[in-house]
Amino acid sequence: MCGIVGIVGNSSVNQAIYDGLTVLQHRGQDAAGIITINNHTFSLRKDNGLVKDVFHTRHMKRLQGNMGIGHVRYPTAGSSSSAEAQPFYVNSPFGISLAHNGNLTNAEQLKEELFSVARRHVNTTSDSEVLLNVLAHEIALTEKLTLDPEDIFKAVTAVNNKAVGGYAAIAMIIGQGMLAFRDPNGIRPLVFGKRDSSKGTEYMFASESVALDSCGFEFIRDVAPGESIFVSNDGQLFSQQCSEHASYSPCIFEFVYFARPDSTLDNVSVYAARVNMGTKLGEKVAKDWADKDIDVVIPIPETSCDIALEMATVLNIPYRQGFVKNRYIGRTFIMPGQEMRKKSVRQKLNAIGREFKGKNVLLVDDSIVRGTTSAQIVEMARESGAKNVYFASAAPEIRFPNVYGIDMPSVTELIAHGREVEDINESIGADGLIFQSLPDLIEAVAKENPEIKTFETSVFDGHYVAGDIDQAYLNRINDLRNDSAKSDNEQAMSSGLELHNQDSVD
Ligand SMILES: O=P(O)(O)OC[C@H]1O[C@H](OP(=O)(O)OP(=O)(O)O)[C@H](O)[C@@H]1O
Ligand SMILES: NC(=O)CC[C@H](N)C(=O)O
Ligand SMILES: [Mg+2]
Repeated sequence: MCGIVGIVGNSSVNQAIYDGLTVLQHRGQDAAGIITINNHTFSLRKDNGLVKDVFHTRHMKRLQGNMGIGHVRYPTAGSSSSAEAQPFYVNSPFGISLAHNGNLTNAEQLKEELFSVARRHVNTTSDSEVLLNVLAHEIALTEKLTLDPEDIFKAVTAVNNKAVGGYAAIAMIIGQGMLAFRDPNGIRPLVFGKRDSSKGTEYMFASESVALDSCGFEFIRDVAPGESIFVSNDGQLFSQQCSEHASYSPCIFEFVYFARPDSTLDNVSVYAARVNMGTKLGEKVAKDWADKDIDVVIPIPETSCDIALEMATVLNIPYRQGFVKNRYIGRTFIMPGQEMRKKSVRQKLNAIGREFKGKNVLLVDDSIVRGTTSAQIVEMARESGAKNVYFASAAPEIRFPNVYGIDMPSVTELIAHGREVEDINESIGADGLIFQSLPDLIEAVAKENPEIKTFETSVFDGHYVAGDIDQAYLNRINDLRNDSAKSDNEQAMSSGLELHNQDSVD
């Protein structure tokens, strides 16, 4: 999952973009980038690292201009080379840059078509560079020097007809303006808001509403699935539905894990959805585990805290923060490579012995994906003297790869793949394990916005809403992106492809 922001302002936007990216850091910890337009020229700074490490004062000073976009990256395609950090840039037509959250599932085919039909070269292995070139090609077909909103919308309609997968994107076109668009299923989130200044209205696009809050922008609404919004250079906003097949199927994992609880996505408060997950799971525990004498409910910080607190209320059992989280360690699930993820759990979480000693504890997490966290946490609870360690997951068993922007390409790395609850319980070493059912999870989220009839739930049920996924594709991404293949790729890439990122050299 990546985080994207874009601002069309009336004064310098560099600091607001930086601030917006900082509150979206939980969506991507690998790389960050900002590109601005000043006097018809792009200024770009992108590199591997956290926002606070990538942008120094000297970079911020160079990022001048009243319009800009930013990106924090969690790679799902290509490599983690800094050349694949975003935003991407193409010089023709006009000069276009783009930041993308999501994953295209037909990127290889589009890349071939771009070369054979448009003679466009894509220099990296990133699907986002492909998306930018498809957009650029469609805009070039207008053959005009000044674009009308209709030209932009026609180009986005063509992109929507060609690109398959999950994408929320923000692009800037020199001399024309900024556009934002979302795939026809609305898999990845995208919101926009406004701020009034003495010189007129300023607009901001972002992956999550929390970025608008922190930058002082007032939430307007979500970008609809298949919709495109264009803000012209002179600050006028236009919008149009650019897909005939648009329908809401947002990724349910945003609500389980990815998004911040203080965000509202697709009119669903992430916090409220998580509380509902806690209610449902609490009721299930009360029903199925009436025989278990649980003394205390303990969350596995940070994402599961709201869920666990609600479960404790439903069960009428004390809630205790039995693990302390090291605030300087990021999210472990989105770290690259299993070694790093494994090591980070112990660095990140430490048990408070007295909350475990001699007790029957119920540990609660939002999800169990590879089992990296749960296995170690159960061990820590035992080391701290727990009598019995029970485990509850607010998401159902994750058995299928994700292809729309979450880096879970390999079924064999998923702890629930080919295993039933008993076997998973044995793998994590707990005395009992319970999962939320998929209908209950869907109900927990849908309760907040009954207008959403379907969610993207492929990791739980193997149904891929954007279509076009067959076993051959899944085998290919497994071969390309399983942990050991990725580490081989990184080594091969480390010396190349720094073509358009000379700025990373101090
Ligand atoms: O089964 P696993 O492969 O370990 O993945 C699941 C765990 O990873 C996530 O936590 P993470 O540390 O990324 O972030 P958090 O602090 O927001 O909970 C998630 O909240 C689970 O705890
Ligand atoms: N997680 C994402 O949204 C990733 C975006 C894009 N596919 C990349 O790998 O850079
Ligand atoms: Mg967690």
